[in-house]
Amino acid sequence: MKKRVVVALGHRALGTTLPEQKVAVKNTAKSIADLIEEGYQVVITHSNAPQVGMIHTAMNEFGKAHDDYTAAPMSVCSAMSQGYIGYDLQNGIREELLNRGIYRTVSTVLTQVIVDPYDEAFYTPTKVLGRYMTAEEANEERKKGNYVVEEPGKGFRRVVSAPNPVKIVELDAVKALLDADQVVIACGGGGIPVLEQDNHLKGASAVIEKDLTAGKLAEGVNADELIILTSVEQVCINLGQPNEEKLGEISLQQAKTYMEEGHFGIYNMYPKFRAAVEFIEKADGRSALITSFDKMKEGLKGKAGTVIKG
Ligand SMILES: Nc1ncnc2c1ncn2[C@@H]1O[C@H](COP(=O)(O)OP(=O)(O)O)[C@@H](O)[C@H]1O
Ligand SMILES: NC(=O)OP(=O)(O)O
Repeated sequence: MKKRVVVALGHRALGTTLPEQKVAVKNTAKSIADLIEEGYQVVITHSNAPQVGMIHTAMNEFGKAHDDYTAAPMSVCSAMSQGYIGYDLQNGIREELLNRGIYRTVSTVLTQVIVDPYDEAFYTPTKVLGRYMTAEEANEERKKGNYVVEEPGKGFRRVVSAPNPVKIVELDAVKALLDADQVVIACGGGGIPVLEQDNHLKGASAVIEKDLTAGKLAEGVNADELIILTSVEQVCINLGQPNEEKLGEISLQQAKTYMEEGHFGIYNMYPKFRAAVEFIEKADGRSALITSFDKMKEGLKGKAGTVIKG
């Protein structure tokens, strides 16, 4: 039976602007094609903060130029980011596979993720998005009921809630495609956040942390491994201190201890560890690899990256 992996792509694997994304995705596609060539079944998920911010600005600021303009909610912007990033990724991977003589359908599943309306995160927004604003513009945002944070010396930015992912709505579709040995891109940007009201789904004004959804996706498709491709080759303890130490292979228990000791950035590395730990502890034989995409191949052989073993 083929091994199943979920690969979570961070900012570096995607770039930020349209041209950057086109170039970055070509490189990323090589790593994904390596996995497929080595016989893995692959589900890909990805970041979206810069893209969803850009889309939100385009829809809600420049969109006003149209007479029939109406504001675009964050959930709609999130869906657009899945489509736009998925489009580039699926074509990049398709082309790389074709170059290697591999014929495989690659598709993007627009994926909704249910969040809890009473999630604490709705009271304290943390996910920073979009362009820098002046103090005047920031005040206008506040008047609309939106949250804004100041980045000293740079300006003000919108900040939205990042609730926990509870349930992946289209999980069965993702599993069906995987069972058919196809390559799937799903849960982009942590998934389109939705609230469940009876049988109805209603878009939520939030952006879910993509690493946490990646863990949930890995659990849902019963993956063997969760691979998180980020901007650093290895995770460190005592980051930036004289006793900084790069982590190679560690146990589940060690990972938990380091999390408790506070070694990881709360909005960047911590969610990756949390996703890995929660995924690994639910079944025997699972593992997680955190590394940069150029080191993934070596990482899978235990020669690079940070590996957490169950
Ligand atoms: N203990 C740590 N070891 C390594 N990197 C860390 C650690 N804590 C925080 N980081 C930061 O996490 C960043 C990667 O996370 P993030 O920026 O969210 O990337 P991505 O977009 O790839 O998910 C690194 O660039 C680094 O600055
Ligand atoms: N949705 C999400 O977590 O995006 P980033 O990784 O770009 O912050």
